[in-house]
Amino acid sequence: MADESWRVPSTVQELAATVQEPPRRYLVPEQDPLSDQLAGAEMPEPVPTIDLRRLLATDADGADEEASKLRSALQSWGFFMVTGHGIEASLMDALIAASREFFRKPVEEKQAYSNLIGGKQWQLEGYGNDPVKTKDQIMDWSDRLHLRVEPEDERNLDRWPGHPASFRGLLHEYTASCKRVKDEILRAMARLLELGEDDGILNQFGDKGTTYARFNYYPACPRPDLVLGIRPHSDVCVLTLLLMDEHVAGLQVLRDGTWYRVPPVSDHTLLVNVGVSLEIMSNGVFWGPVHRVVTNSEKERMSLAMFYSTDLEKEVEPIAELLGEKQPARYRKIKFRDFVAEHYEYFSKRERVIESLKI
Ligand SMILES: O=C(O)CCC(=O)C(=O)O
Ligand SMILES: [Fe+2]
Repeated sequence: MADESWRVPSTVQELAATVQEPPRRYLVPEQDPLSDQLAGAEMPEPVPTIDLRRLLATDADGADEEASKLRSALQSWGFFMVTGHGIEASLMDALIAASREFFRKPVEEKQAYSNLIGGKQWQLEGYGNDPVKTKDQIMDWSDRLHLRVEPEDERNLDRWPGHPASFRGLLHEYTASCKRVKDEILRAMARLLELGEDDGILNQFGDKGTTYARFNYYPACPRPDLVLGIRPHSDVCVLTLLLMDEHVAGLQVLRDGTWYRVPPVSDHTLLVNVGVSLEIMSNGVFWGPVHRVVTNSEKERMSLAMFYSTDLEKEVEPIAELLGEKQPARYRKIKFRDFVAEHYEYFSKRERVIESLKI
């Protein structure tokens, strides 16, 4: 029988502990036009920072000022930082500590939560890597734990680590806190789009909007000049709330052909970025920035992304209210279930699915 072992890569954590040189399938292809600039450039200005408390304030001046900062952040970068979000710092610290503890457990223990059914069939949820579709597919230098946290009654708790014992309760609480922040941000964005109601974007999620928590773990890499932690991509969801490693940099954002380094932030600041579902809904007024993560040879890095997506059965399409004779739809509609499937096809080929939807 043909050797099919390439379909089931070992974890990057195991590789990092055993190899001097990353295996060839982890090396960024030479023909990749961006591979020569993995170092990235310094951002020309500080990352735009929005104070959520001010944005929601009843005093109109402060709120207007924050709203115009939000507009300019979305127009210039497609992402921004959020302070004043009200999520308990101790909750964030405890959840990150618990997930670090999970990633540091022996591989055999983590395999109980594997994203490979029966050891081979890939599913989105669980612990592991991306689907391996072809033998020559380039792989990313990261392991992850990907969990569906909403709707709450559709959680698969058997994928949620039972150790450390605090993990499940912390993730449950963090999910509730982030939901409030996401709702508030999407309402502010609906106002920027001048939709008739503040819930104009939230209404697009359908009956069963889905949230995934993705814990990314990037072991130190012996060849950061040749290997990416996550390849260039845009998030397929509506909105992402990202809690980055406080100390270790890695995230980069592409703008006008240049990769910019996003510096690590402390004080429990969250990074919010637009996903391509919202790019479609807003008919291109907002866009889902292309980003990637680079590796480093010294320190492991962790991040936690909360991805907010529509119901799988919902059609993602430009919001009707934004369209008119002078503003025709710029994207074709697509059922979110198909969008996700296509996203992974394009992602494995290092392409962006949204290009195929532009009219
Ligand atoms: O680790 C990061 O900073 C970004 C992670 C990311 O882009 C993702 O999970 O989609
Ligand atoms: Fe991302």
